[in-house]
Amino acid sequence: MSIHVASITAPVNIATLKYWGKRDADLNLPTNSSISVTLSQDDLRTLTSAACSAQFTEDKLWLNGEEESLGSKRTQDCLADLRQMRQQMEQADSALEPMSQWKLHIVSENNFPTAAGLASSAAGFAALVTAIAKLYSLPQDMSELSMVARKGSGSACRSLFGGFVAWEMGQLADGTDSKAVQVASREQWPEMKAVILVVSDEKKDTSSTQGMQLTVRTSDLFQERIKTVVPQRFDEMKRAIVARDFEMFAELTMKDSNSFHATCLDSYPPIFYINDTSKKVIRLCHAINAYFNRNVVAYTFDAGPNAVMYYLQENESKLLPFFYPLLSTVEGWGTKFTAETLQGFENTFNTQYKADFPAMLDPKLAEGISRIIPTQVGTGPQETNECLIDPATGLPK
Ligand SMILES: Nc1ncnc2c1ncn2[C@@H]1O[C@H](COP(=O)(O)OP(=O)(O)OP(=O)(O)O)[C@@H](O)[C@H]1O
Ligand SMILES: C[C@@](O)(CCOP(=O)(O)OP(=O)(O)O)CC(=O)O
Repeated sequence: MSIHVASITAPVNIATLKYWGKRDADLNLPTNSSISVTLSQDDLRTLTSAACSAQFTEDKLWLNGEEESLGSKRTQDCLADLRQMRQQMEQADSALEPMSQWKLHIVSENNFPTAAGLASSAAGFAALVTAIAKLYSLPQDMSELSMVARKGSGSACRSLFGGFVAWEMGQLADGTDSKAVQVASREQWPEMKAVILVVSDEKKDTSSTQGMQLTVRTSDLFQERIKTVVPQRFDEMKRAIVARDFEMFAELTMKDSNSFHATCLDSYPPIFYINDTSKKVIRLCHAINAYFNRNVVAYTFDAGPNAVMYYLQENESKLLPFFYPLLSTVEGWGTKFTAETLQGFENTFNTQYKADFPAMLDPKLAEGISRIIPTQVGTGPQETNECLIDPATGLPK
Protein backbone atom coordinates (compact mmCIF):
# COMPACT_ATOMS: atom_id res chain seq x y z
CA MET A 1 0.00 0.00 0.00
CA SER A 2 1.41 3.43 -0.90
CA ILE A 3 0.98 5.71 2.12
CA HIS A 4 2.16 9.29 2.63
CA VAL A 5 2.79 10.40 6.20
CA ALA A 6 3.75 13.68 7.95
CA SER A 7 4.13 14.52 11.62
CA ILE A 8 4.12 17.77 13.58
CA THR A 9 4.24 18.85 17.20
CA ALA A 10 2.25 21.93 18.27
CA PRO A 11 2.15 23.97 21.47
CA VAL A 12 -0.43 25.11 23.94
CA ASN A 13 -1.06 28.84 24.29
CA ILE A 14 -2.51 30.62 27.29
CA ALA A 15 -4.24 33.93 26.63
CA THR A 16 -3.22 37.03 28.53
CA LEU A 17 -6.02 38.97 26.80
CA LYS A 18 -8.95 36.58 26.56
CA TYR A 19 -11.03 35.53 23.59
CA TRP A 20 -14.56 35.20 24.94
CA GLY A 21 -17.50 35.66 22.59
CA LYS A 22 -18.25 34.84 18.96
CA ARG A 23 -19.85 37.10 16.42
CA ASP A 24 -20.16 34.12 14.06
CA ALA A 25 -20.30 30.67 15.68
CA ASP A 26 -19.99 28.79 12.37
CA LEU A 27 -16.73 30.41 11.37
CA ASN A 28 -15.50 30.97 14.97
CA LEU A 29 -15.22 34.72 14.46
CA PRO A 30 -14.63 36.48 17.78
CA THR A 31 -16.19 39.57 19.28
CA ASN A 32 -12.75 40.85 20.31
CA SER A 33 -9.08 40.49 19.45
CA SER A 34 -6.93 38.51 21.91
CA ILE A 35 -3.29 37.92 22.86
CA SER A 36 -1.51 34.85 24.19
CA VAL A 37 1.84 33.42 25.19
CA THR A 38 2.86 30.16 23.52
CA LEU A 39 4.22 27.70 26.08
CA SER A 40 7.23 25.44 25.65
CA GLN A 41 6.63 22.14 23.91
CA ASP A 42 9.20 20.54 26.21
CA ASP A 43 6.41 20.53 28.79
CA LEU A 44 3.08 20.63 26.93
CA ARG A 45 2.60 19.53 23.39
CA THR A 46 0.44 17.67 20.93
CA LEU A 47 2.10 15.26 18.50
CA THR A 48 0.01 14.56 15.42
CA SER A 49 0.75 12.29 12.47
CA ALA A 50 -1.39 12.52 9.35
CA ALA A 51 -1.44 9.97 6.54
CA CYS A 52 -3.27 9.68 3.25
CA SER A 53 -3.55 6.91 0.72
CA ALA A 54 -5.69 6.00 -2.27
CA GLN A 55 -6.39 2.75 -0.42
CA PHE A 56 -7.89 4.28 2.76
CA THR A 57 -11.67 3.88 2.84
CA GLU A 58 -12.67 6.54 5.39
CA ASP A 59 -11.29 9.51 7.31
CA LYS A 60 -10.26 8.37 10.79
CA LEU A 61 -8.88 9.95 13.98
CA TRP A 62 -7.24 8.29 16.96
CA LEU A 63 -6.75 10.59 19.96
CA ASN A 64 -4.67 9.42 22.92
CA GLY A 65 -5.00 5.80 21.85
CA GLU A 66 -8.77 5.78 21.30
CA GLU A 67 -10.57 6.05 17.99
CA GLU A 68 -12.67 9.27 18.02
CA SER A 69 -15.26 10.60 15.66
CA LEU A 70 -14.05 12.99 12.98
CA GLY A 71 -17.66 13.93 12.38
CA SER A 72 -17.79 17.28 14.19
CA LYS A 73 -18.60 20.14 11.88
CA ARG A 74 -15.54 22.03 13.05
CA THR A 75 -13.14 19.24 12.16
CA GLN A 76 -14.93 18.68 8.86
CA ASP A 77 -14.56 22.38 8.04
CA CYS A 78 -10.81 22.22 8.69
CA LEU A 79 -10.40 19.13 6.50
CA ALA A 80 -12.48 20.69 3.71
CA ASP A 81 -10.36 23.86 3.69
CA LEU A 82 -7.09 21.92 3.62
CA ARG A 83 -8.33 19.66 0.81
CA GLN A 84 -9.41 22.69 -1.17
CA MET A 85 -5.96 24.25 -0.81
CA ARG A 86 -4.38 21.00 -1.99
CA GLN A 87 -6.84 20.73 -4.88
CA GLN A 88 -5.81 24.17 -6.13
CA MET A 89 -2.20 22.96 -6.27
CA GLU A 90 -3.24 19.77 -8.08
CA GLN A 91 -5.20 21.76 -10.64
CA ALA A 92 -2.17 23.94 -11.33
CA ASP A 93 0.24 20.98 -11.62
CA SER A 94 -1.11 17.72 -13.06
CA ALA A 95 2.04 15.86 -12.00
CA LEU A 96 0.92 16.06 -8.38
CA GLU A 97 -0.75 13.05 -6.81
CA PRO A 98 -4.51 13.60 -6.20
CA MET A 99 -4.14 13.52 -2.41
CA SER A 100 -7.07 15.92 -2.01
CA GLN A 101 -9.35 13.03 -3.11
CA TRP A 102 -7.87 10.46 -0.72
CA LYS A 103 -9.04 9.65 2.81
CA LEU A 104 -6.96 10.67 5.82
CA HIS A 105 -5.82 8.81 8.92
CA ILE A 106 -4.85 11.09 11.81
CA VAL A 107 -3.23 9.91 15.02
CA SER A 108 -2.64 12.36 17.84
CA GLU A 109 -1.34 12.36 21.40
CA ASN A 110 -1.40 15.11 24.01
CA ASN A 111 1.28 14.76 26.70
CA PHE A 112 -1.02 16.51 29.22
CA PRO A 113 -4.69 16.17 30.34
CA THR A 114 -7.23 16.60 27.51
CA ALA A 115 -10.29 18.88 27.95
CA ALA A 116 -9.21 20.07 31.43
CA GLY A 117 -8.75 23.76 30.71
CA LEU A 118 -5.15 23.29 29.60
CA ALA A 119 -5.90 24.38 26.04
CA SER A 120 -5.77 20.87 24.56
CA SER A 121 -8.13 21.89 21.76
CA ALA A 122 -5.76 24.73 20.82
CA ALA A 123 -2.69 22.50 20.53
CA GLY A 124 -4.82 19.72 19.02
CA PHE A 125 -6.26 21.72 16.12
CA ALA A 126 -2.98 23.57 15.51
CA ALA A 127 -1.24 20.19 15.18
CA LEU A 128 -3.98 18.70 13.01
CA VAL A 129 -3.91 21.59 10.55
CA THR A 130 -0.12 21.91 10.34
CA ALA A 131 0.39 18.12 10.03
CA ILE A 132 -2.02 17.93 7.07
CA ALA A 133 -0.54 21.12 5.55
CA LYS A 134 2.86 19.42 5.67
CA LEU A 135 1.45 16.17 4.25
CA TYR A 136 -0.05 18.15 1.34
CA SER A 137 3.06 20.40 0.94
CA LEU A 138 0.77 23.45 1.09
CA PRO A 139 2.39 26.81 0.29
CA GLN A 140 0.17 28.80 2.70
CA ASP A 141 1.96 30.69 5.49
CA MET A 142 1.19 30.31 9.20
CA SER A 143 -1.26 33.24 9.30
CA GLU A 144 -3.22 31.71 6.42
CA LEU A 145 -3.22 28.29 8.12
CA SER A 146 -4.25 29.96 11.40
CA MET A 147 -7.59 30.80 9.76
CA VAL A 148 -8.17 27.09 9.17
CA ALA A 149 -7.18 26.16 12.76
CA ARG A 150 -9.51 28.93 14.00
CA LYS A 151 -12.48 27.07 12.52
CA GLY A 152 -11.52 24.04 14.64
CA SER A 153 -11.28 26.02 17.89
CA GLY A 154 -10.87 29.78 18.06
CA SER A 155 -7.89 29.81 20.40
CA ALA A 156 -6.11 27.21 18.21
CA CYS A 157 -5.24 29.91 15.65
CA ARG A 158 -2.77 31.42 18.16
CA SER A 159 -0.88 28.10 18.53
CA LEU A 160 0.43 28.45 14.96
CA PHE A 161 3.13 30.80 16.23
CA GLY A 162 5.69 30.75 19.00
CA GLY A 163 6.39 33.60 21.39
CA PHE A 164 3.71 36.26 21.89
CA VAL A 165 0.76 36.06 19.53
CA ALA A 166 -2.22 38.24 18.65
CA TRP A 167 -5.43 37.01 17.10
CA GLU A 168 -6.73 39.96 15.13
CA MET A 169 -10.51 39.70 15.23
CA GLY A 170 -10.97 41.13 11.72
CA GLN A 171 -14.09 42.81 10.35
CA LEU A 172 -15.08 40.79 7.28
CA ALA A 173 -18.14 38.56 7.37
CA ASP A 174 -16.30 35.67 5.66
CA GLY A 175 -13.53 35.68 8.30
CA THR A 176 -10.67 36.08 5.83
CA ASP A 177 -9.09 38.80 8.01
CA SER A 178 -9.56 37.01 11.36
CA LYS A 179 -6.11 35.49 11.81
CA ALA A 180 -3.14 35.10 14.12
CA VAL A 181 0.05 37.15 13.82
CA GLN A 182 3.19 37.12 15.91
CA VAL A 183 3.68 40.14 18.21
CA ALA A 184 7.15 39.12 19.40
CA SER A 185 9.21 35.96 19.09
CA ARG A 186 10.38 33.86 22.02
CA GLU A 187 13.88 35.24 21.43
CA GLN A 188 12.63 38.82 21.94
CA TRP A 189 11.56 38.08 25.51
CA PRO A 190 13.10 34.71 26.42
CA GLU A 191 13.10 35.53 30.15
CA MET A 192 9.32 35.03 30.29
CA LYS A 193 8.51 31.98 32.40
CA ALA A 194 5.26 30.37 33.50
CA VAL A 195 4.07 28.02 36.22
CA ILE A 196 0.79 26.20 35.82
CA LEU A 197 -0.94 25.16 39.03
CA VAL A 198 -3.22 22.30 38.01
CA VAL A 199 -6.19 22.79 40.27
CA SER A 200 -8.32 20.22 38.61
CA ASP A 201 -7.73 17.85 35.75
CA GLU A 202 -11.34 16.76 35.64
CA LYS A 203 -13.36 17.53 32.50
CA LYS A 204 -15.08 20.88 33.00
CA ASP A 205 -18.87 21.43 33.27
CA THR A 206 -19.49 24.24 30.80
CA SER A 207 -17.44 24.10 27.60
CA SER A 208 -15.85 27.33 26.38
CA THR A 209 -18.10 27.21 23.32
CA GLN A 210 -21.32 27.02 25.35
CA GLY A 211 -20.07 29.36 28.05
CA MET A 212 -19.18 32.20 25.71
CA GLN A 213 -22.48 31.92 23.83
CA LEU A 214 -24.34 32.32 27.13
CA THR A 215 -22.22 35.32 28.07
CA VAL A 216 -22.83 37.02 24.70
CA ARG A 217 -26.58 36.47 25.07
CA THR A 218 -27.05 37.47 28.70
CA SER A 219 -24.25 39.62 30.17
CA ASP A 220 -24.55 43.42 30.11
CA LEU A 221 -21.02 43.78 31.42
CA PHE A 222 -19.80 41.89 28.35
CA GLN A 223 -20.87 44.75 26.05
CA GLU A 224 -18.62 47.16 27.94
CA ARG A 225 -15.80 44.62 27.80
CA ILE A 226 -15.84 44.17 24.04
CA LYS A 227 -16.62 47.77 23.09
CA THR A 228 -14.30 49.67 25.40
CA VAL A 229 -12.10 47.60 27.67
CA VAL A 230 -10.51 45.05 25.34
CA PRO A 231 -9.80 47.27 22.29
CA GLN A 232 -7.72 49.61 24.47
CA ARG A 233 -6.02 46.72 26.29
CA PHE A 234 -5.15 45.04 22.99
CA ASP A 235 -2.98 47.99 21.94
CA GLU A 236 -1.52 48.46 25.43
CA MET A 237 -0.60 44.82 25.80
CA LYS A 238 1.10 44.65 22.41
CA ARG A 239 3.13 47.73 23.38
CA ALA A 240 4.04 46.21 26.76
CA ILE A 241 5.28 43.01 25.07
CA VAL A 242 7.36 44.79 22.44
CA ALA A 243 8.84 47.08 25.13
CA ARG A 244 9.38 44.05 27.46
CA ASP A 245 7.53 45.99 30.15
CA PHE A 246 6.59 43.26 32.64
CA GLU A 247 4.97 45.70 35.08
CA MET A 248 2.42 46.75 32.47
CA PHE A 249 2.10 43.27 30.93
CA ALA A 250 1.33 41.81 34.37
CA GLU A 251 -1.25 44.42 35.30
CA LEU A 252 -3.10 44.05 32.00
CA THR A 253 -2.98 40.24 32.21
CA MET A 254 -4.43 40.09 35.73
CA LYS A 255 -7.07 42.71 35.00
CA ASP A 256 -8.15 40.92 31.85
CA SER A 257 -8.45 37.54 33.57
CA ASN A 258 -10.61 39.20 36.23
CA SER A 259 -12.69 41.01 33.61
CA PHE A 260 -13.33 37.78 31.71
CA HIS A 261 -14.38 35.90 34.87
CA ALA A 262 -16.57 38.85 35.88
CA THR A 263 -18.50 38.48 32.60
CA CYS A 264 -18.87 34.76 33.35
CA LEU A 265 -20.38 35.60 36.74
CA ASP A 266 -22.55 38.24 35.05
CA SER A 267 -23.94 35.61 32.65
CA TYR A 268 -27.39 34.33 33.47
CA PRO A 269 -27.41 31.73 34.89
CA PRO A 270 -23.88 32.48 36.07
CA ILE A 271 -20.87 30.42 35.05
CA PHE A 272 -18.20 29.66 37.67
CA TYR A 273 -14.83 28.65 36.33
CA ILE A 274 -12.54 29.74 39.16
CA ASN A 275 -12.94 28.05 42.54
CA ASP A 276 -11.76 28.72 46.12
CA THR A 277 -8.26 27.44 45.38
CA SER A 278 -8.04 29.79 42.39
CA LYS A 279 -9.07 32.69 44.63
CA LYS A 280 -6.38 31.81 47.17
CA VAL A 281 -3.81 31.96 44.37
CA ILE A 282 -5.14 35.35 43.23
CA ARG A 283 -4.90 36.77 46.75
CA LEU A 284 -1.41 35.39 47.26
CA CYS A 285 -0.17 36.87 43.95
CA HIS A 286 -1.48 40.30 44.91
CA ALA A 287 0.12 40.00 48.37
CA ILE A 288 3.46 39.07 46.77
CA ASN A 289 3.30 42.02 44.35
CA ALA A 290 2.41 44.36 47.22
CA TYR A 291 5.33 43.01 49.28
CA PHE A 292 7.81 43.87 46.50
CA ASN A 293 5.96 47.05 45.62
CA ARG A 294 5.92 46.03 41.94
CA ASN A 295 4.53 43.25 39.81
CA VAL A 296 6.76 40.20 39.96
CA VAL A 297 3.96 37.81 39.03
CA ALA A 298 0.82 37.83 36.86
CA TYR A 299 -1.95 35.22 37.19
CA THR A 300 -4.49 34.27 34.57
CA PHE A 301 -7.30 31.68 34.47
CA ASP A 302 -8.98 30.20 31.38
CA ALA A 303 -12.33 28.44 31.40
CA GLY A 304 -11.43 26.41 34.48
CA PRO A 305 -9.83 26.73 37.91
CA ASN A 306 -6.18 26.10 36.87
CA ALA A 307 -3.87 29.04 37.52
CA VAL A 308 -1.21 30.08 35.04
CA MET A 309 1.33 32.47 36.53
CA TYR A 310 3.77 34.42 34.38
CA TYR A 311 7.01 35.88 35.76
CA LEU A 312 10.49 36.86 34.62
CA GLN A 313 13.46 34.56 35.20
CA GLU A 314 15.20 37.28 37.25
CA ASN A 315 12.36 37.14 39.79
CA GLU A 316 12.18 33.36 40.11
CA SER A 317 14.14 33.29 43.38
CA LYS A 318 11.82 35.98 44.77
CA LEU A 319 8.55 34.39 43.70
CA LEU A 320 8.89 30.63 44.07
CA PRO A 321 9.92 30.70 47.78
CA PHE A 322 6.34 31.80 48.44
CA PHE A 323 4.90 28.79 46.63
CA TYR A 324 7.36 25.95 47.19
CA PRO A 325 6.97 25.56 50.97
CA LEU A 326 3.17 25.58 50.61
CA LEU A 327 3.18 23.18 47.68
CA SER A 328 6.28 21.05 48.27
CA THR A 329 4.18 17.87 48.44
CA VAL A 330 2.65 18.54 45.01
CA GLU A 331 4.17 16.69 42.04
CA GLY A 332 6.13 18.61 39.38
CA TRP A 333 8.90 20.61 41.07
CA GLY A 334 11.52 17.98 40.31
CA THR A 335 11.02 18.38 36.54
CA LYS A 336 12.84 21.74 36.53
CA PHE A 337 14.49 22.40 39.89
CA THR A 338 17.36 20.64 41.67
CA ALA A 339 17.06 19.63 45.33
CA GLU A 340 19.54 22.40 46.12
CA THR A 341 17.44 25.10 44.42
CA LEU A 342 14.31 23.88 46.20
CA GLN A 343 16.16 23.94 49.53
CA GLY A 344 17.14 27.53 48.69
CA PHE A 345 13.44 28.42 48.16
CA GLU A 346 12.63 26.87 51.53
CA ASN A 347 15.42 28.79 53.26
CA THR A 348 14.38 32.11 51.73
CA PHE A 349 10.83 31.48 52.85
CA ASN A 350 11.84 30.65 56.43
CA THR A 351 14.31 33.48 56.87
CA GLN A 352 12.64 36.28 54.87
CA TYR A 353 8.95 35.76 54.19
CA LYS A 354 7.41 33.60 56.88
CA ALA A 355 7.25 36.29 59.57
CA ASP A 356 5.76 38.91 57.21
CA PHE A 357 3.13 36.68 55.68
CA PRO A 358 1.34 34.65 58.35
CA ALA A 359 -2.19 35.46 57.15
CA MET A 360 -1.54 34.86 53.45
CA LEU A 361 0.23 31.54 53.73
CA ASP A 362 -2.57 29.02 53.74
CA PRO A 363 -1.13 25.59 54.56
CA LYS A 364 -4.21 24.01 52.94
CA LEU A 365 -3.43 25.42 49.50
CA ALA A 366 -1.77 22.14 48.51
CA GLU A 367 -5.04 20.26 49.07
CA GLY A 368 -6.61 22.00 46.05
CA ILE A 369 -3.64 21.55 43.69
CA SER A 370 -2.72 18.25 42.08
CA ARG A 371 0.37 19.15 40.07
CA ILE A 372 2.57 22.06 39.07
CA ILE A 373 4.01 22.46 35.58
CA PRO A 374 6.95 24.88 35.46
CA THR A 375 7.50 26.02 31.89
CA GLN A 376 8.38 28.99 29.72
CA VAL A 377 7.64 30.78 26.47
CA GLY A 378 8.09 28.42 23.54
CA THR A 379 8.15 27.94 19.79
CA GLY A 380 5.37 27.36 17.27
CA PRO A 381 4.66 24.04 15.51
CA GLN A 382 7.74 21.95 14.74
CA GLU A 383 8.37 19.23 12.20
CA THR A 384 9.37 15.96 13.82
CA ASN A 385 10.65 12.52 12.83
CA GLU A 386 8.60 10.93 15.57
CA CYS A 387 5.66 9.24 13.90
CA LEU A 388 2.52 7.72 15.41
CA ILE A 389 1.43 5.92 12.22
CA ASP A 390 2.79 2.63 10.93
CA PRO A 391 3.81 3.50 7.34
CA ALA A 392 3.11 -0.07 6.21
CA THR A 393 -0.51 -0.27 7.41
CA GLY A 394 -1.57 3.35 7.88
CA LEU A 395 -2.80 2.46 11.38
CA PRO A 396 -1.61 3.71 14.79
CA LYS A 397 1.71 2.13 15.81
N1 LIG B 1 -4.66 16.28 19.88
C1 LIG B 1 -5.90 16.58 19.50
N2 LIG B 1 -6.27 16.40 18.22
C2 LIG B 1 -7.54 16.71 17.81
N3 LIG B 1 -8.48 17.21 18.63
C3 LIG B 1 -8.15 17.40 19.92
C4 LIG B 1 -6.86 17.11 20.42
N4 LIG B 1 -6.82 17.40 21.74
C5 LIG B 1 -8.05 17.87 22.05
N5 LIG B 1 -8.85 17.86 20.99
C6 LIG B 1 -10.26 18.24 20.94
O1 LIG B 1 -10.49 19.27 21.87
C7 LIG B 1 -11.48 18.87 22.81
C8 LIG B 1 -11.21 19.52 24.16
O2 LIG B 1 -11.50 20.90 24.05
P1 LIG B 1 -12.02 21.76 25.27
O3 LIG B 1 -12.14 23.17 24.79
O4 LIG B 1 -13.18 21.08 25.90
O5 LIG B 1 -10.84 21.60 26.36
P2 LIG B 1 -9.46 22.34 26.48
O6 LIG B 1 -9.00 22.81 25.16
O7 LIG B 1 -8.52 21.43 27.21
O8 LIG B 1 -9.80 23.55 27.44
P3 LIG B 1 -9.78 25.14 27.14
O9 LIG B 1 -10.02 25.36 25.68
O10 LIG B 1 -10.86 25.69 27.99
O11 LIG B 1 -8.42 25.60 27.58
C9 LIG B 1 -11.37 17.33 22.86
O12 LIG B 1 -12.54 16.73 23.32
C10 LIG B 1 -11.08 17.03 21.38
O13 LIG B 1 -12.25 17.00 20.62
C1 LIG C 1 -11.03 31.16 28.09
C2 LIG C 1 -10.34 30.92 26.76
O1 LIG C 1 -9.40 29.89 26.92
C3 LIG C 1 -11.40 30.53 25.76
C4 LIG C 1 -10.95 29.65 24.66
O2 LIG C 1 -12.06 29.21 23.93
P1 LIG C 1 -11.93 28.09 22.80
O3 LIG C 1 -10.94 28.49 21.80
O4 LIG C 1 -11.73 26.76 23.47
O5 LIG C 1 -13.41 28.16 22.21
P2 LIG C 1 -13.98 27.66 20.82
O6 LIG C 1 -13.61 28.66 19.76
O7 LIG C 1 -15.47 27.60 21.02
O8 LIG C 1 -13.37 26.28 20.57
C5 LIG C 1 -9.69 32.25 26.36
C6 LIG C 1 -8.63 32.21 25.28
O9 LIG C 1 -7.97 31.18 25.07
O10 LIG C 1 -8.44 33.29 24.66
